[in-house]
Amino acid sequence: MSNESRRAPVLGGNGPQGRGMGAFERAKDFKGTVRRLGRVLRPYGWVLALVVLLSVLSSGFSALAPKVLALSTNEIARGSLAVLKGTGEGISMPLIGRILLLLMAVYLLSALAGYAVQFLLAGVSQRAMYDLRREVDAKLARLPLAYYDQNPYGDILSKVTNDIDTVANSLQQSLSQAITSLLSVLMILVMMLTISPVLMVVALITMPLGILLSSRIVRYSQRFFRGQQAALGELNGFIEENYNGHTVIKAFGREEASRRRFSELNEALCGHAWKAQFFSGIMMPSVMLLNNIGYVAAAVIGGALVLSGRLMIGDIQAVIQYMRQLSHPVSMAANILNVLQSAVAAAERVFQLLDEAEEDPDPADPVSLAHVKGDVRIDGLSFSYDKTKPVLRGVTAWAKRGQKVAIVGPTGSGKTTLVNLLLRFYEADSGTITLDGIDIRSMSRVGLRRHFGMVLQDTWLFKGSILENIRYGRLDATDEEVRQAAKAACADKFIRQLPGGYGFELGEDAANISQGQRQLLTIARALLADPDILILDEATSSVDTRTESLIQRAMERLMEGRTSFVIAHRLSTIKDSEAILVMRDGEIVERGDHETLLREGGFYEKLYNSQFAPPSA
Ligand SMILES: Nc1ncnc2c1ncn2[C@@H]1O[C@H](COP(=O)(O)OP(=O)(O)OP(=O)(O)O)[C@@H](O)[C@H]1O
Repeated sequence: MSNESRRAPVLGGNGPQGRGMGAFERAKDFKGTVRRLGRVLRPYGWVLALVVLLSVLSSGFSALAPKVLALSTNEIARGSLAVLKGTGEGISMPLIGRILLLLMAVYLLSALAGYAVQFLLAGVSQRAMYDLRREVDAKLARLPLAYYDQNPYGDILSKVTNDIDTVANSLQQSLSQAITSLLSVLMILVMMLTISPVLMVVALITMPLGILLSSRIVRYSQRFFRGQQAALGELNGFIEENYNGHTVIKAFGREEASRRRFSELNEALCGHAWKAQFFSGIMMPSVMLLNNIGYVAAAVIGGALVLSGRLMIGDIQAVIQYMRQLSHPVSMAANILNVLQSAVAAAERVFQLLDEAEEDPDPADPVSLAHVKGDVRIDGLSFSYDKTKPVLRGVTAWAKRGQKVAIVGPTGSGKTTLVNLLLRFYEADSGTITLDGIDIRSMSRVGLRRHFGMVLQDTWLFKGSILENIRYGRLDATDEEVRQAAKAACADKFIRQLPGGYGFELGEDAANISQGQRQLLTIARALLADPDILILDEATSSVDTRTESLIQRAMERLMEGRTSFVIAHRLSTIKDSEAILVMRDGEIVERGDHETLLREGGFYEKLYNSQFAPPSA
């Protein structure tokens, strides 16, 4: 079986990687993506309305505070002056006490409303991302295998995990900040207007300057953020590829090259990341500098107004406090843009995945059979993976109920592809396949695949006990049925000799048992599943002769009474097949039993002799 097909998860491979990374997609359509994000949030509209209401309260109370505090400063100033001039009563401590109590209540209410906003927003963004993750998960199941062929796992994984996470976190951050910032600015401006329009103008001069400065910095740092994300994606993909293929890398002594490539990618990430972080980091100090200049201006102009008797001292204090409060949302605005940009870029990547073309939908009313007899007919089947190079060309073949049909041919001749089409992992370009006379396209994919059992070279076993691994073939099987299947597959003996027997825990990729033992376990699993039709990919890996004969015996038992397709590599094992299909360059060039084909002296005879004939002197 080719490496290419083993990358398909359904075939049980957690396949070797090896293709280049997909290019990084920039946030091409900012507005469209934001609109689409809005649609994702639409079901939570009423919560968001509540969030806005609570934000109004929170910002309102916090905007009220400086004005309340100004009352106490004014009282202190009035009282002190009166004492100095000897014109009246000094500072009224009960009044100051009442003002400070009011101030505390105002701060407390503002904080409580703020907590409620965070609580609601965390819920909304996490629920919305939960929905999105489910949508992505469902989408992944509907994507054709060709998508997985063309996109590295690291990239897909990053969309499902990192990108959605980025959207969730950024959404929560930027939504709450956006709402509170906007409202705060409005309320603060109103408050300032009631105190002194002149000082409001002073504050308003520094504000646009701050926004301008920070948005410039944001725009400049954007490219580095994009670069950082792309570099991170590439690095992830590379690590994923290397992790899966580490034995191959070691076997070919490519560690050094791989390390070098890693260093390059790591360096690229580091370069982009530090620039991105540096430029976003200098934003705050720059905006703060501008603000401080504003405070000085307000203090000087305010002082003059107080001296001319047009303002009270507490009002200057309130205005400076408002300016401080104002600087917060202004610098936040830039941060929000920053966060939003990365959220939108991540969301766009997720939406792109959601928009990928799906495999043709199953028929609305699929033919569903509990069992099939196993008559398979393939008629004029043509197929190509990339529409330029035909892989199968008008293949016609059949297997009668219970027949053992071997598929042989040189590597790359299309044997695995034929099986891929039989199971509808890919759709044929033309031609038909019928099962008991029923076109397989009139069945659902799940319904069709239920009739098939597969034992592949690439023995797919997962981390878990042997019992669980065999039971994967039929989840409702009892322990006894699992044991019977293992016995029939000649696996019981070796399992019982393992520490813990059936409870023995297989490690990652079942590396703690031998290749032959892995094969026996997958045969046991297929026996337990009891499928109507079998697909066997005969192992080429060398196992000792005793294990080989065990596997052979187990396979024979598995094939008994079932239509079976055997992708054979060693022609010695298929001599007893009822039919042998000989493939060459995507065509079936010969069909017959072993003896007939040998007698005919065609391509099969050549293949056979190349494996068995003694080298001519
Ligand atoms: N997923 C894929 N995408 C593109 N081309 C593919 C893919 N899988 C296989 N091919 C190509 O299709 C052709 C037939 O491959 P296939 O795997 O069917 O051959 P095979 O007879 O099973 O070979 P082998 O005996 O080596 O397993 C080859 O040229 C191969 O490069």
